Amino acid sequence: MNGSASGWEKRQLNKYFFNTEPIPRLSCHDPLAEELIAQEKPVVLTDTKLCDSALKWDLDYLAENMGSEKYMVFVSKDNKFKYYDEAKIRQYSSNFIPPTRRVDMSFPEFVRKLKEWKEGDERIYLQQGLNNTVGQAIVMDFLQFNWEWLNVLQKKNNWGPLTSNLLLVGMESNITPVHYDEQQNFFCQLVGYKRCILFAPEYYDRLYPYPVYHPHDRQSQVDFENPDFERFPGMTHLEGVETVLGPGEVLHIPMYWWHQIESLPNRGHTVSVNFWYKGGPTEKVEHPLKPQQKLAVMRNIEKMLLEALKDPAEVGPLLRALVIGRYT
Ligand SMILES: O=C(O)C(=O)C[C@H](CCCc1ccccc1)C(=O)O
Ligand SMILES: [Zn+2]
Repeated sequence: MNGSASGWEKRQLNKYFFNTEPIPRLSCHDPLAEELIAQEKPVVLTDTKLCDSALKWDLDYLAENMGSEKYMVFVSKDNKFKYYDEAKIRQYSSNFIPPTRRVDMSFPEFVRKLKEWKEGDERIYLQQGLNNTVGQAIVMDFLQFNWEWLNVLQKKNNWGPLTSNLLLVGMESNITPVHYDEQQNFFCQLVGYKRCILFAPEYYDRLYPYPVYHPHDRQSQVDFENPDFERFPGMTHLEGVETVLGPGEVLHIPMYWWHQIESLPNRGHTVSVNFWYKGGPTEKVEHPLKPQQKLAVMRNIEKMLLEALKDPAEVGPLLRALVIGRYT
């Protein structure tokens, strides 16, 4: 399968209430590919050879070479792994119940749990930033990534530094619900197949992100499998783009673009590695502002208001007093 789901695979995908168009799939030598990246639009690059040295990162190889360190593994009672910021749990007054729990385990232990898993057991998802504790072989593979190509793009687009590479080892059917990140991302699929559904940043009024101070900051409040159209009416106009990413393929997820990532059902476990870059400095500000810039402004307003009011329960009433009957 070349990544774009053919007929029978399409039937396997979860059916959602919104329509999607395919994300363009281009060679990294096609000038249009760099053009889309410069325009901060998603694109699948099919031949970057970015992580070819890691295509052999199957479970046994990783268990053998990831050293004896403990890695961050999330455990879920269902197949959703919604990210939460542990630091914000303490500040956030209400009783927040984390939807997953974090367990640190060695790679061999993780692999054993994967192999022993049976229907009804809790699901697991290893999500660990690659650091210098990994084994020598992994370091060698990492050094052989196509850094030349990435460095050229980083410079051309005036991005900030590479901040991290997240290693992701998930079970089939695991879902990372729709959220956005504040970094540019090159997402490399190494083993297995992942459905990537993306929505443009301007859809923040259709995807209802949690408040900025909430542990689920940057995550959408909507549940695609159980949409509440009364509470979130903007969802009815949602339109996305998507692709099924296969081994060796790279998806550019531009900063602030919403994305939901699903390990395909019945296609085995998945291994991915991402490359997160800080966004570049905003050169001269032009008006009208880009959606990404408006989102950054809204985030700052929420932060300032919370700083001024201290009590999160006062932020909503003040914003309503500011807007209703005056800006509506
Ligand atoms: O690469 C990305 O941006 C993804 O969303 C990939 C996603 C896992 C991300 C987990 C996560 C989300 C937010 C903060 C820290 C960690 C997947 O592949 O399941
Ligand atoms: Zn993400």
